[in-house]
Amino acid sequence: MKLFTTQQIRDWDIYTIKNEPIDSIDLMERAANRLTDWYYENCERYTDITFFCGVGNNGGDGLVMARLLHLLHFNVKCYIVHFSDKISEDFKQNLSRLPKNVPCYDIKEDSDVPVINDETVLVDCIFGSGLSRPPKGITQKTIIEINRSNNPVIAIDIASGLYADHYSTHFQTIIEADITLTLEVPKLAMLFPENDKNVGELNIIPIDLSKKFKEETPSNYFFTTHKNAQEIYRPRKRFDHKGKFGNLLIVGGSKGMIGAVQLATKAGLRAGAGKTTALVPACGYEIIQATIPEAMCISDPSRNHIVASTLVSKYSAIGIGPGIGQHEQTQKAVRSIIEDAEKPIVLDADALNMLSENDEWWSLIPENSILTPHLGEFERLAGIQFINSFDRLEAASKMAKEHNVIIVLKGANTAICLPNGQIHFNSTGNAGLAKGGSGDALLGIISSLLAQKYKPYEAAILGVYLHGKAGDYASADKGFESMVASDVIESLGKAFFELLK
Ligand SMILES: NC(=O)C1=CN([C@@H]2O[C@H](COP(=O)(O)OP(=O)(O)OC[C@H]3O[C@@H](n4cnc5c(N)ncnc54)[C@H](O)[C@@H]3O)[C@@H](O)[C@H]2O)[C@@H](O)CC1
Ligand SMILES: [K+]
Repeated sequence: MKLFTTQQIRDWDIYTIKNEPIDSIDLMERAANRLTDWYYENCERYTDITFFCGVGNNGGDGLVMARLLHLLHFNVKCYIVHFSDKISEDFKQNLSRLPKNVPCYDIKEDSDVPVINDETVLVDCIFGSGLSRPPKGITQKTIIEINRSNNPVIAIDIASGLYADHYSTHFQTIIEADITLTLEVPKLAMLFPENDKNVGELNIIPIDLSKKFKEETPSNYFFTTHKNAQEIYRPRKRFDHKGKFGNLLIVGGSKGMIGAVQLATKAGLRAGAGKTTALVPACGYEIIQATIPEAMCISDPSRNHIVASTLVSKYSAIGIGPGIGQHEQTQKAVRSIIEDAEKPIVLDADALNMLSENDEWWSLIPENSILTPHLGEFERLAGIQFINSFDRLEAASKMAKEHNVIIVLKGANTAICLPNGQIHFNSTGNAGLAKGGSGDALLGIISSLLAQKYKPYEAAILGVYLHGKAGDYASADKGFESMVASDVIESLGKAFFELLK
């Protein structure tokens, strides 16, 4: 799914109105109908609803919802936040359509801001994508009061006060929503961790804006949906044989860290590689052989850390880094594997930390290789600590372009930065994945897909999607706290199976 800036969304809106054609008031009615349907399906038992409407079109959406929910016998009331004398035409029309028996109060001065102490759902439709400066005066006071109350808050399109396309610093004056119902596509700011408390649970409400505009308007931002993952996925055919699915090598492990390479190897197998081999220090040899009978194992001459490289040309993909440590001799071995590699490889964990300390390695990395740093590893690679996610993402994208590699910036909504400037945000996964071993599983999955001849960008996007989806199954089964990386790997089958639906 392509993501757009607020300016592009405004143009999309205008294009739809002109070309569908549809009147803007009817488009608002359509949007509010979809929002109301969502509320009815998901929150039917919450019968008391208070709307806080601004005087722009976001407020207009709120007024239509209030009317529709009133007709469905919900107990509705509205507050109108008069932040400006410039009132949108569609807002005016919908205010006149609001049934007279819906209580409606104006907020024009500080004393009009209500103290919220009744049990009611609060619907925030003060500002939408039209926000141009931090809220002040009565709007600020209303937002602070909504946040102070412990009532459930649903934000329409975007939490009021939150900038959609750039970093917000006025933290005190942004709605802290429990749920965001965003129209048509997520907005960039919703995908960043610092805005999590403002966004809450994100739901996308399609309102059928023009398909043609979507296809023809360029964007570098994408959100990987189930359908996108299905488009990449290639189901196996009946006569396929193991030779077709590649020969994967996982390089990792050191004394005390054999579990990491074990997880990556298991994940490589579960993600479908035809043959999977682990290269580990001698202390890991028996562990791998005894615990993963399906994998082959090469023992390094050294007992506790890897010191020798191997003949890399016979492998269709190589994943390097899980539990590998940073011993000087290991660095030499890793350097020589990277140097010998002719096809894209996957680098994680200490392999990335070694890269941060050896700038000259960049030129050795085969183009379109995949780097999977978490935020700390990325900051070490970039040599900078970032204050906000926008800057960090921009730096990751720049790095991907500059070095012709794919950067998988791990976190909630993992961002996959491609050398062509595209950034693909993942839509699956949960906080249960924030645990040791999770990254090892991801390295195994991505390398395995690469071994199966998925293009590097496909392996990265699909791998991250599957890893998150498997994590969702694992959390449903074991809970966020209790799930471990092995559960994620065990659940991979369900994630693949789902792609067939
Ligand atoms: N994009 C779409 O296709 C559709 C959008 N709709 C709704 O329309 C919304 C956008 O409507 P608008 O463009 O009217 O934007 P808003 O409803 O966000 O209102 C913006 C107004 O507030 C003013 N303003 C901005 N920041 C301010 C501040 N801090 N203090 C005081 N005034 C401020 C602006 O000058 C503008 O007049 C969307 O978020 C969505 O809810 C829907 O009605 C239907 C379709
Ligand atoms: K809003």
